[in-house]
Amino acid sequence: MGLRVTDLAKRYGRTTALDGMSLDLRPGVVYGLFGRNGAGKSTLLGCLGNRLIPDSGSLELDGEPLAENEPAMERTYLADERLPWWPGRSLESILRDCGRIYGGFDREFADTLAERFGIDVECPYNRLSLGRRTASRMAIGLCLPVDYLFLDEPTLGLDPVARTLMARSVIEACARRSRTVVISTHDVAEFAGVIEAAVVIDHGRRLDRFDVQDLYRHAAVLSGPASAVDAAVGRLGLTVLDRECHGMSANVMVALDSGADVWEGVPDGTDDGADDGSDVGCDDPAAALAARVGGGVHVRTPDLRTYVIRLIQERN
Ligand SMILES: Nc1ncnc2c1ncn2[C@@H]1O[C@H](COP(=O)(O)OP(=O)(O)OP(=O)(O)O)[C@@H](O)[C@H]1O
Repeated sequence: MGLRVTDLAKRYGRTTALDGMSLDLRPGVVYGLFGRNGAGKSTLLGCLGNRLIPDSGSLELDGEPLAENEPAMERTYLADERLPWWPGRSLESILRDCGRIYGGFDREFADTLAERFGIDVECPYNRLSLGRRTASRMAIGLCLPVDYLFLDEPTLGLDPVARTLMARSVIEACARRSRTVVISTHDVAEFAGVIEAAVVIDHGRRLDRFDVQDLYRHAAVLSGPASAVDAAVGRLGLTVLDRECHGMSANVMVALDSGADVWEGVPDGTDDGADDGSDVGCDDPAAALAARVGGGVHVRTPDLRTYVIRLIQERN
């Protein structure tokens, strides 16, 4: 079950936008799609949302091809910079049409969103401010009864308050109706509390994919006096992903899944003679690391934004 992307390729003339992209999207999960400008995010969403035809590769929804499959395509919707209605129309008239065309369109939530983002629903769409035009397009998507919703830059032109409200609105939309949402955004921090899995792409290829709740297994940040942090990193043979210095203090991001044995020597309370933490079902490498770094050094999980930036920089 889910949406399977296999070896997708898309070129525009001499530009390769997607270069063998493969990905599985699970039902009911909110994904963040991250990558630098030109990485291929909009092109990928365009293919998923049936707006673009890939040159090769396949898209399957619950095991059935998506291409030219009307019932499957109706289960997906792409909300991007394009309004698929005449732009002189008001949001009110578009919402009325949606209610008529799509059984299950959540008109009540649409009204809540219009009010939340200060949208005058009687005003022609093309006379709304940039942020309110974005909010209008996203609101339509969030209220449609689709199983796969793709949001391309949902905070384009939104003020800081509206950005926070947009993130909250995605959570509410999913609570009202379970669905898979893929959010392509550069606002990683704003959506950090919403996103359950991250997909990082670069040059039309997938760089990484991880569940946000597992981030603590991939990397940790050691903070404290620079000398103590560096000594701990050296002693434990950790791979440094990033290092920031502020005066005498340092924050060092280290990899936890690169083979470093963070368990060794961690008291695990068993009598089997081996102190390796894992015996007692302790599966938190950051906690294991915290037990080994020594005084004055704190261990925490990196925030999603810092980790994603680091991933992208590392591969460039
Ligand atoms: N219609 C088009 N014609 C020609 N080239 C295009 C077209 N659309 C996209 N491209 C190119 O394809 C590549 C991927 O573009 P895409 O818009 O998918 O990237 P993106 O990750 O969404 O970027 P951004 O974060 O800047 O929105 C870029 O090199 C872009 O210039």
